[in-house]
Amino acid sequence: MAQEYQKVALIGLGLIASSMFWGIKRAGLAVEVTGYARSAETRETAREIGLCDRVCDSAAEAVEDADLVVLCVPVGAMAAVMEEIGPVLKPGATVSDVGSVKRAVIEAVTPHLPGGVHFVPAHPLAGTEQSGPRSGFAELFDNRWCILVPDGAEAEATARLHRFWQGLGSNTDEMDADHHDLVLAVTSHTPHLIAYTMVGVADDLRRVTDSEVIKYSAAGFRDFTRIAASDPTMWRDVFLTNKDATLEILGRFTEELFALQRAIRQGDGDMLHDYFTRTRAIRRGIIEAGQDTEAPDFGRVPVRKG
Ligand SMILES: NC(=O)c1ccc[n+]([C@@H]2O[C@H](COP(=O)([O-])OP(=O)(O)OC[C@H]3O[C@@H](n4cnc5c(N)ncnc54)[C@H](O)[C@@H]3O)[C@@H](O)[C@H]2O)c1
Ligand SMILES: O=C(O)C(=O)C[C@]1(C(=O)O)C=C[C@@H](O)C=C1
Repeated sequence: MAQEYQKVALIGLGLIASSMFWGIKRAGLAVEVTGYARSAETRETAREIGLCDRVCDSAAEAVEDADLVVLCVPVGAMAAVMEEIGPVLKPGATVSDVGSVKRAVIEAVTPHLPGGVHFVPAHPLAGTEQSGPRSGFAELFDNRWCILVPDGAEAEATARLHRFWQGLGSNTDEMDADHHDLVLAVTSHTPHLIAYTMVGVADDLRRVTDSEVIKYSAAGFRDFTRIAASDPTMWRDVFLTNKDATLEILGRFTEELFALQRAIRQGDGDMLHDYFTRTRAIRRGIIEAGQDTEAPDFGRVPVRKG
């Protein structure tokens, strides 16, 4: 795999940055990777586990001479980091980020971007509920999508970042920032909010049913609790910065929920059956189109009789 950049700097050493570091090392994508995190404890942990070739005590020191700087901090922290590193970025360098929301990151970063530095926002569609420097692993991005949002960036800088993410194992694509934020509101942000709510409801109930709700939770609910364990700072920032799109999708969601609620109250079995038939067809369509690479192919499993 070609080295697209000599020196890469990762700012914020959590799940995504640590996965990027191990992935960069696995594929030999850079000569040196420097890192910086705000908390001294995180920097100490990073040094202890060999995360980054050099862990620096300031963001400015980490980005010195870097060809690629990736902002891996919560969306709400991007502006402050950029303000600090803007003046010391190398001319010709590329700044990118991994934030879950794109329009807000563009608005936060652009005012602090010096002339001659490229900015190519990106979002790897891969993650877990874990966070922090110990949570990363090289395979996180394998066969997942990474969406680039060039927003007018130079073609060569964008093409290099595509190759870099492909080197980390991802498939890459491009989107406009507002479209990205709407799509992610549907596929990631609103589902997270629903999981948070459902787990909150169950926790309230738990006090009534003396722990049965959590103890006997079935697979679907367990998945909700996994998602609801995600980092509170990251998700607070997602909802504060993708406000319009998530409110739009939540509005539609609550309308549908009320319609289903009414059907249950009125005993309208036809409505419920039609609705669930439609949603099942959607899931089957996704699998038939080969778009869910992680779905088990039950169709091919021979059924054993007797
Ligand atoms: N976790 C996911 O599933 C996922 C997936 C894709 C993208 N993202 C995005 O990636 C980014 C990082 O998420 P993560 O899951 O790696 O989070 P994380 O909590 O594991 O790590 C964030 C790191 O940023 C550091 N940090 C916070 N504020 C900082 C500041 N002002 N200056 C320097 N460092 C600071 C924290 O100390 C921590 O080391 C977020 O913008 C998030 O939206 C997350
Ligand atoms: O698998 C998970 O834990 C995730 O929630 C990852 C997930 C997602 O919604 O798919 C979460 C936020 C990101 O911005 C990208 C990926």
